[in-house]
Order: sequence, then C-alpha cells, then structure tokens
Amino acid sequence: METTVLYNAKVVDDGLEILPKTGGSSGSPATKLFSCFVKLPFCSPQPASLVKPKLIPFYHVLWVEAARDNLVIVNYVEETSKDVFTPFSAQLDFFSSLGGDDVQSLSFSTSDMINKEPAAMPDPIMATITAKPSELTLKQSEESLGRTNHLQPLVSATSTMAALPATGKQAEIINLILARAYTAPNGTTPIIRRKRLLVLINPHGGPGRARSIYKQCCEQFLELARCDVTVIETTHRFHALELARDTPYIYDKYDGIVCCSGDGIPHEVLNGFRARADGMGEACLRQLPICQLPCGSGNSMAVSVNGSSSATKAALAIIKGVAMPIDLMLMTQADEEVKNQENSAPVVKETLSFLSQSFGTIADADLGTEPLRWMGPTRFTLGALYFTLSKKRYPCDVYVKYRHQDRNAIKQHFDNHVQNTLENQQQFLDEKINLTSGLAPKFGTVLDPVPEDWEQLPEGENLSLLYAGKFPYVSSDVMMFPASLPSDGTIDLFVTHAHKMSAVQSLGMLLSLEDGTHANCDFVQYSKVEGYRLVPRKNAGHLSIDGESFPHTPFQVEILGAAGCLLVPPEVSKGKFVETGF
Ligand SMILES: Nc1ncnc2c1ncn2[C@@H]1O[C@H](COP(=O)(O)OP(=O)(O)OP(=O)(O)O)[C@@H](O)[C@H]1O
Repeated sequence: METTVLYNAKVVDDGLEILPKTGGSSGSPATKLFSCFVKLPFCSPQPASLVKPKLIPFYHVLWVEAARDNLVIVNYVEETSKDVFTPFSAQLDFFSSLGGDDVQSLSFSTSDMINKEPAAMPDPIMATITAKPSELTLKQSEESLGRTNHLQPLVSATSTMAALPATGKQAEIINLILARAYTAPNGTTPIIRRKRLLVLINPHGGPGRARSIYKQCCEQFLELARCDVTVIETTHRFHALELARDTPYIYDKYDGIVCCSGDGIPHEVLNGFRARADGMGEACLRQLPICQLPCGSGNSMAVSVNGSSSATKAALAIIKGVAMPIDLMLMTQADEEVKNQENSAPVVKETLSFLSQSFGTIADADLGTEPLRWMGPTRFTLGALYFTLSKKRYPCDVYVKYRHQDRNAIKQHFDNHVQNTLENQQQFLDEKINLTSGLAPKFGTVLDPVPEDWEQLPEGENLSLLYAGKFPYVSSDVMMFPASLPSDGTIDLFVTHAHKMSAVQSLGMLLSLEDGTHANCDFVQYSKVEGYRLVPRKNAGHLSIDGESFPHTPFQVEILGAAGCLLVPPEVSKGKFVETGF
C-alpha cells in the first residue's frame, strides 16, 4: 500500500516543526500506518486539530539526503526518556504543499546560514511528510544488556534507502537543514559532518559489555549520520596505545577517536599519541579529539561532558561534537625495570594522565577491590566505605606548588575563568590551540630536587587519601572535583587526614561525594595546584593513575596546559565541564 501525504512541516529557528496537514485526518488508514511504523510521538490517533506541532531540534538531526520523487530523507533522534535517545528515519516531502512563492523563499544561500544567528532565518518553509514504513524495524533495547539506565529501541538503518543526487530546491533545503544541524548553537562554530572516526572497542573493559553497547547504542547513530567509521577491537593490554602510536597518518585519517571502554583506553590513546615517532604526537594530542562511549564502571570522561553515563547521549555527542582543549598532567616516576638492573642509574619514566592520580584509601578502594569487579560500581562504594571507616593511614611526604589554597580564591578563580571564556570563546579556543608550551616537564622530574617554592604538606604521617584530578566526575555518582575546569592550567587536589575526621564525618564525606559538597568540609583540604610530589614512607599500598595500577613509589605530577583535546557537545565547549553547582 502506498503511504500518501500526511503531515506538514516548517523549518523554524530551532529545528523542523512538524504538524498534521490542515484538513487531514489522523485517524485515516494512511495515518495509522504512518504512526505505526514511523512512531513519531505526534502520531497518536487523535483529531488533527488537537495535535500540537512537534519540533525536531537541529541538534537532533543526524543527516538529510535526497530520495526519489523529490522526497527528502531525514535521520534524527528523539529523547524518548531522560538521557535516552532513539534514532528514527523518515522520508519527507518538503515541496508538494508549496505554492510558487513558497518555493521561491527557498532560494537563499545556505553557506550564508552558517554564519547567521538563528534570528536571521527566512520565513518558515512549509513541508509535507510521507513515510517509508517497511524500512523501520524495532531492535533490541539496551535493557536486554542488563543496563538499567537506558531504554532505547533502535530502528534499522536506512541503508536500503538509496540517497540520490539532490537537485534544485531539493538540494537547497537539504543544504539548509544540514548547515543548521551542523553548526553549534552559537551560530558560528561549524561541526564536522560525516566524521571519520576510529572506534576502539575494549571487549574486556568494565563489566565486559563494550561490544554490545557499541552495537546497540552507537553503531546505528553513526551509520544514520553517514559517518566514516573504522572499528578495531583491542585484543590485548596496550593495544590501544600501540594503535595510537603506530597507525600511519592517524592525524590526517581521522576526525576523532572513540573509546568504547572505561577510562583505561583513553589513557592508552593519549600516551600512544605522545610516543609517536613521526613528530605528530603533539599535534595529535592537541587537535585529534578523543571521546568515550561509556562502557566501563567509572566513565568519568563521558559523565563529565555529557552529564550522565547514557551511551546514546554520548553517541549523539560524538556526531555533534566539537573539539575542546583540555589540560593534561605529566607524571614522572623512576622506571622500576631499569632501576633494578645492576650498575644502572635510575631512569625516569614519563606518563600522561588525563583524569586522576589517587593514593591512599580511595586507591585501595578501587584497585584493592579488583576481585569484586563483577559487582560493577558498587565495589568501589563498598571499598571506599571500608577503607575510610577503618581510618587507615598512608604515611608519606607531599610537596605542592599551590595556585589557590583558599576556598574563596578557588571560587573566584572558577567564576573568572568561566566568565572570561564565555565572553571570549573564540579567542579562548584560538589561544588554547596556539599554545606551544610543549610536553616536557617544566618543574623537573621526581629524580630532581624538590623545587624551592613548593610547600611540604604538614602531618604527612596521618594522610588518609590524596586524590588529584582534572575532571569533575570520577564516576557517574562521584563528583570528586566540583571546581575542576578543562583548561585553567591547574590540577584540583583533594587531601584528608585520618586523625582530623571522626567516623561520622568520614561517612558524611563519602555521602557528599555524590554532589561535590565534600569540598566545603572543614576537614577536607581542597586546593588548586600546578604540580606536586608524593613520596610514600612505606612500600605497601596502591597508586592509581587514571584508574590503572602503578608502582607504589615516589612520583611527581605537573600540569600541561591545553595539551590535549576532547570531542564534546557544543554547549560544553565553552571552557567548562557540565554544571557542577560549584
Ligand atoms: N583484549 C584485551 N584483553 C585484556 N585487556 C585488555 C584488552 N583490551 C584492552 N585491555 C586493557 O583493559 C584495561 C581497562 O580498559 P578499560 O578502560 O576499557 O576499562 P576499565 O579501566 O576496566 O574501566 P573501569 O575501570 O571504568 O571499569 C586497559 O588497561 C587495557 O589495556
């Protein structure tokens, strides 16, 4: 049965507004067929006069292309429940309801549109939609993966809908919608279309479901957005590092690296870039953005830029993402393997850290509970509870290069930075990208004497935890660094001492980690620093760098301003992570 004209649509300031065709009956057999297959929310069987227009925001439009009979294929997503996005595809007729004058109104230059504010849009353009029902099939939901925070039926890709060369007014409307769909809301920043992506899947990351999460929550989004995707499953530890280090012309070949993993694969990719032998390491770090499809138990990168660990939200953010500079941290440590060889002077080993360094109770809670990995994030919560309440001490000497120690100064720093980057966003991005501070340590390494202006932390013998980092969230329910900013040239440092906290206070602190209010507790030292050194006084314990286990030996960390680059949703690209309430 041929499905006929059912709905009109307008191109409005914010997207495509779709509404029942005047005089049409949504209870007609054709309408029922359409609503049955296309599943647009406005298709419920009620009188057309009662149905409100539906808006597909430009941000939700994945791709638009020509089909036969002057039809236009629109691939888009809808937020079907909080932070869960479902892809759809429909064939629209933008022309049959237009009179001659309306068609004329399409004849503006779409290239101009990229640089115009939304208010400069031409008059709404009426369009008419028809459906291609047979190509839309419901697939598995994410629930079947055992994930509780998502539910997303997927419709099959429109691979059978052959895109045709667009002509005349059809080409103009396609170009117009694409120009708006692939421009950031500020009206000026272009978003790369049909991104060339290297997708790295760690089948063993986190709870081990990365392959199915990618298949069910991301693959089809990328297909519908017509991205050019190369997928590689990692087969061994450091495989991602080797790929980032050794893939020829990686900088030219890809617009982004998608890590379907926990936080270990982004860590490897960054260190792989740094180790490149073709002289492109720094360029890759600064300008080849990485992102995370959350498949681990922590997923700090995805949560800090998307505000949730939703895989479909992350998938949309990959397609609509823009590059944002981020600071990285350089860690130096004596190379144990070389040091152990006789007659050999200690050799320093440098590691890039993008997320955090953790020493003391939380490192034990994370790395000391590895056998409980099957529990998912709960193992971390239980571990933190156990190690904190036991008031264990981790004697060490800590030396710090402070930027801000006082809470008011940190707040001032945060507000100034956000305001400044909001007002001068383009200048901010240009300055960050043009930074040439290099990737070498400027404070020396852990093998050098401690710099003179670094201060030693008092009462190191009672230290219970030291946590330093660059992302607000270290997991979806732990906001460790509420004052963290992507590229403010500082590391957020969080220190507690066992003798300063009662068991009740420790418990209170653990509970307040969820919303970041622990930063206000008097017994917590929260500061912004440019570098620090930690020298353990005992051998036993764990050191976690970006969630990976490192030798429990002295180490030094310093900030590398804007040395890295993330693929983030356009609204996050303004020099600030998701809202933390700080
Ligand atoms: N095929 C593989 N077999 C074993 N280990 C692998 C494989 N591929 C990658 N790895 C290693 O798995 C480690 C963990 O990676 P990933 O980031 O995916 O998860 P995770 O760190 O376990 O995440 P989370 O801690 O958030 O649960 C990395 O250090 C990586 O080297």
